[in-house]
Amino acid sequence: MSIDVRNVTKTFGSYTALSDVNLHVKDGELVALLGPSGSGKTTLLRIIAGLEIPDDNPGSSILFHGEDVARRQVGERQVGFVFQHYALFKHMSVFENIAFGLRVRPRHLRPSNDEINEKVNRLLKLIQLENLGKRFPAQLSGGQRQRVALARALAIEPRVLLLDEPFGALDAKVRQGLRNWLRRLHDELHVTSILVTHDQEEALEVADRVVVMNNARIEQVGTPSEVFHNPASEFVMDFLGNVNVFHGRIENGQAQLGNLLVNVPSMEQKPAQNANVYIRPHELQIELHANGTPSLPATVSRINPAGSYAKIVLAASDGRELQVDLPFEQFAELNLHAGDHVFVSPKKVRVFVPEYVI
Ligand SMILES: Nc1ncnc2c1ncn2[C@@H]1O[C@H](COP(=O)(O)OP(=O)(O)OP(=O)(O)O)[C@@H](O)[C@H]1O
Repeated sequence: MSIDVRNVTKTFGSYTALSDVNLHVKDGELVALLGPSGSGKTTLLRIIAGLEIPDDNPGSSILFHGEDVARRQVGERQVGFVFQHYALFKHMSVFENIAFGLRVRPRHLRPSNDEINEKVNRLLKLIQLENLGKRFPAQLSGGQRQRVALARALAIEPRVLLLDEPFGALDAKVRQGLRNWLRRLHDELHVTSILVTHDQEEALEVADRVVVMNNARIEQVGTPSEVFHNPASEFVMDFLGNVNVFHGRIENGQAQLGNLLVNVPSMEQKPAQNANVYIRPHELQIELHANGTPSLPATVSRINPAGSYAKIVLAASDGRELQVDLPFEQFAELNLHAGDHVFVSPKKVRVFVPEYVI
């Protein structure tokens, strides 16, 4: 089922938590709301759920499959929830926790006991906890509890699944496992899902599209690749991964990065102005000798080879700190050590000026 958020604003007293937000979520899509703390992600999710009411502005609406649900209560929206803090019933077994939403249905809508048994067993299998139905929540790990919370949300066959930092309280390894598992589950079930997270890696790995939020507004909506490789704003560039930032000037199609001039042909016709130049760590290259291409002299300060890339921290000759991620073959070839004098040059730059983005 598709979801449309149209011109939604939400104020709490004099504080604006959402400012004229518009969003379309396609049927069967998994969308991540990504942004720093306080950017409005949870408020937007709660408004979609019907747990929070948007300001009463003309033209403001929430549509499920084209139908305005503004006056529909939470219970009528057929929404499944999973929150960060597993809200499982402690005194109920895993099986009963999952069955709960079905057992509390009005008598004429309630499935028979046999149907409930069959459905819960199917869900237990889906979350790979077939043998743990009789356990109580206290006897499960954090990751297992979140899988039960997800099965419980799915039991009512929601039209929409809303997940608010569902893995936020778990350690990195478990998070990673559940993330992959959630993606596979989504590919199997195709329930339209919205996942709130402040973890950019999680959003980029799991979601079909990422909605980047900042200060009560949506900064950009796009596929993980679009938002990462073509950020629409400095905020998105900065929020999605590490960056080297140069506050400089752009003139005659050239950006000045410290002592280095870099060609930015698309800025040739633009008047001279101040600009911020962003370069991701993997977009800088290191040479042992100046080879004629424009480069910044720098000294290696630290090397961290523990990861899928070697992370090199350098001090440029003007004192600025630079971060470079190098593939291991290249790192081995350069045979770098702290204290080495090298030359750093950008393979790619992104220039942001007040009204212009390259
Ligand atoms: N009921 C409320 N009353 C007053 N202010 C609120 C209320 N709910 C949210 N806010 C404020 O609105 C802003 C957005 O909150 P929201 O929970 O949507 O942010 P978030 O992006 O989900 O952040 P986090 O990642 O920390 O949960 C915050 O500054 C918050 O303090």
